[in-house]
Amino acid sequence: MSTERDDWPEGVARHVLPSVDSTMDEAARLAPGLSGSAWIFAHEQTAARGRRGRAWRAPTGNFSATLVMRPEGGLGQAALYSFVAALALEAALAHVGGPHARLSIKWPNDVLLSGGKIAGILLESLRGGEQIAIGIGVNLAQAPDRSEVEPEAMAPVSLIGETGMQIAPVDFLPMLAQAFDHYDRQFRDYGFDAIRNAWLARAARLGEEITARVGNETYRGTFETIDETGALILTTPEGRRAISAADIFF
Ligand SMILES: O=C(O)CCCC[C@@H]1SC[C@@H]2NC(=O)N[C@@H]21
Repeated sequence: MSTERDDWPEGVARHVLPSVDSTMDEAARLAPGLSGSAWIFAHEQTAARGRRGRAWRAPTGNFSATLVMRPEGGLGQAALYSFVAALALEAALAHVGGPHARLSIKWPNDVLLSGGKIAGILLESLRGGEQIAIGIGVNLAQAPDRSEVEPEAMAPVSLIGETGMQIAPVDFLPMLAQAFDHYDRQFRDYGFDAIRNAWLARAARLGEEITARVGNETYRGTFETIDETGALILTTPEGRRAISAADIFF
C-alpha cells in the first residue's frame, strides 16, 4: 500500500505490513521496483537483525521500519546517512518524549534515552549501492532484558519505561519520516557540515574518555570530534586516531 497524507513527506511512498521476517529483507525484495524513496513499516518482525549479525527483538508495540532511498553522492556518501537517520530519530523521539526526555546520540548512530539504548539503526547497501536501506528499530513499549545484550553494551531502555509516554508505532512513522526528510534536505542543501554540527550538539560523551573496540584492538582516549567522513576522532596517549568502525563503550 502506498498513500500520501499532509503529515507525510511529499513524494515518499509508504508500505505498512502486519508482519514480516525483517523490514530489511522486504526492502531488498521491493527495491528493484522503487523509483524514489519508500518507508517499509511492519507491526511485527519475526527475524529482525541488528548490526554485526546480532539478532534484534521486534515485538508488537515497538517500532520497526526501513527506509529505501537513493543516496545523494552515491555509495561514497552512503555511510553519512546513518548520522542523518540518528538525528531524525532523536528529533522524533524528542517530539514524543517531551522536554524532559534526556536524549543523546552515541557514535555513530545509537540513540540513547536516560543513558540507555532506546533504538538501533542498521544501514545496508542495495543493488551495488544504487539504493540504501536504513533500518530503524525503537523500543517504544518494551526493552529487551539486560541479560539479552552483551555485558558491556548500553542497558536497553524503552520510551514508556523512561518517560511514561505511549505512542503507537504506526503513529511514530510520520514523525520519523518528516524528521528524516528535514535532515535529508539539510544534507542535500548544505552538505555533511550541517549534519555534523547538529550531530555533535547531541553527541554522548563528547570531550570525555571513551573506549573504542576495533576488531581485537581496544583504544581508550578522549572523544574529540567526528571528521568530514564521520570517523570518530580519539586522542589517545599514543596520539590522534581516526576510527571509522568500532564498538564504543563508556
Ligand atoms: O544493532 C542495532 O543497533 C541495529 C538494530 C536495527 C533494527 C532494525 S528494526 C527495523 C530493521 N529491520 C531489521 O531487521 N533490522 C532493522
